[in-house]
Amino acid sequence: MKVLGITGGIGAGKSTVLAYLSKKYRVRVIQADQAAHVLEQPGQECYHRIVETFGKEILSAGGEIDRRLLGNIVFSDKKSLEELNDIVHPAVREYIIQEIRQERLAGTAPFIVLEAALLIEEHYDEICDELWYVRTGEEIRRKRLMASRGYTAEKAGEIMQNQLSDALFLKHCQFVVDNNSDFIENTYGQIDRGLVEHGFL
Ligand SMILES: CC(C)(COP(=O)(O)OP(=O)(O)OC[C@H]1O[C@@H](n2cnc3c(N)ncnc32)[C@H](O)[C@@H]1O)[C@@H](O)C(=O)NCCC(=O)NCCS
Ligand SMILES: Nc1ncnc2c1ncn2[C@@H]1O[C@H](COP(=O)(O)OP(=O)(O)OP(=O)(O)O)[C@@H](O)[C@H]1O
Repeated sequence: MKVLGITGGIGAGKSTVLAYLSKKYRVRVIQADQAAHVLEQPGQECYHRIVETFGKEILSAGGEIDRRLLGNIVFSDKKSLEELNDIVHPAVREYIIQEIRQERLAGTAPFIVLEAALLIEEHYDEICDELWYVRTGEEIRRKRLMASRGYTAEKAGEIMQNQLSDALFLKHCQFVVDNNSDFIENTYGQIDRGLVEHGFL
């Protein structure tokens, strides 16, 4: 069972692409962000290490990691982001490998789609048969994130600064899905063609 890696900067439209793939082709979707969310829950080893590193100030009243507070710290300080990545990423990788193994055993999906903003930095190309880049200009991404998630331009910009450049995404990916158009059917059409041309269907 093949694994297709979907990557791109924040707000590029990765989740939108995944939703389409899941609905139309019934693929199995695995998201690194969601794996990280699970592994940051109380009781998990990552949770304890994050609290040890960043202090109890990042906890909500209920004792859970307040992701907004943690995000404010790590996205404005490279060293803190590296510390968080060092804690979370090995566990996320292991979690994802297990999920892929289980899906292959179940054998029900036509192929697996793995989504992560950091597929390239975290060397997920070793796990994926191919990497696809969802490519959307920074200005359009900023506008969509401000409209849909209430991000400030500053917050979106801070996260973008911690991600790969367009040139590096292009260099490492085998197919580009251009998601600049507000007419989403344009994007869906590229995906349909890409899947056939690249042997996923
Ligand atoms: C810092 C955290 C707590 C902020 O949580 P929050 O709910 O506010 O944001 P969310 O998880 O939805 O992330 C928003 C976007 O930021 C970007 N992002 C997240 N983590 C990172 C990172 N380590 N480096 C660069 N960009 C990142 C992604 O584009 C992501 O979609 C959270 O992002 C986190 O735990 N990050 C570490 C895990 C991780 O690296 N996940 C990304 C894939 S492995
Ligand atoms: N072609 C499009 N036209 C208009 N809006 C779009 C388009 N594609 C995505 N969006 C909107 O842009 C926002 C960001 O898209 P999405 O959540 O899919 O990005 P993402 O790459 O998954 O983001 P993140 O990196 O945070 O996970 C969403 O509100 C989504 O509905």
